[in-house]
Amino acid sequence: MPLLALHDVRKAYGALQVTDGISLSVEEGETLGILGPNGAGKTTLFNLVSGDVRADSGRVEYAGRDVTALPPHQRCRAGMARSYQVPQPFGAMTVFENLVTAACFGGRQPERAAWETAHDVLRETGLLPHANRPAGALTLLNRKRLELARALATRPRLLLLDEIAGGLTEHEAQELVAELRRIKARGVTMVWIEHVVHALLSLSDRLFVIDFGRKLAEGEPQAVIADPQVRRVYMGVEA
Ligand SMILES: Nc1ncnc2c1ncn2[C@@H]1O[C@H](COP(=O)(O)OP(=O)(O)OP(=O)(O)O)[C@@H](O)[C@H]1O
Repeated sequence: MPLLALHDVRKAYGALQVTDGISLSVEEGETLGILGPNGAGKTTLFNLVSGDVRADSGRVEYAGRDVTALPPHQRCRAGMARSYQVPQPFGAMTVFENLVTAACFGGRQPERAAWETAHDVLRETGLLPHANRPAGALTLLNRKRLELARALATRPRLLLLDEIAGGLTEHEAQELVAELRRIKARGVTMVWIEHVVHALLSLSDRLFVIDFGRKLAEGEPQAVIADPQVRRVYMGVEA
């Protein structure tokens, strides 16, 4: 049984069909990379999985359960966590407080356990030196780390990452990938939207390409990247 399954999910904004019958599944422990041109509907797909947006039709299943009608906080408590493309920490709270909040409210941990989780996640993500700084004062790299750390503090089974490598230097992106690799090794299932293709390729077990809200291609990463249609649509390369 897949950990996550979407069945013919649709979402329109007015006349714009942003998600046009997407079906996909992700096995436990798998990393699925999502690629697609700007405006293809990738973030909307995440919103539909996390519950930030309700589908017009279709079904979202998580751990064998139909979660289509569940609100985001209940999906989070069931083990789904996500990062946002634009980091959304509580800017006036410290990094540590942000993580305790995520562990308590997203991960449903009692306060003492949440403190310990926050501490562990600070170490895992290299944020320990910044624990007592207001989140709003962090650099871009550390804001991205905090975005990941907040998701990790909920102790997720399924991690949804939205363009977490965007805007980072090559070295910073490599550090992030190394960290994601450690998370993957712990068995966490990941779905990762990313325009930094080489970062995505270094971690993904499978790629899923979206164009105009529909599946364009899916499969083994190198084969998908070599697909002439994908090269034309996504990379602007003439087949
Ligand atoms: N709340 C909304 N209301 C109206 N239109 C929306 C809304 N959210 C998204 N859209 C539109 O849906 C389309 C898909 O947006 P989405 O953010 O899902 O794309 P994306 O593939 O994540 O793009 P990018 O790579 O630029 O982040 C875009 O045309 C966008 O303007």
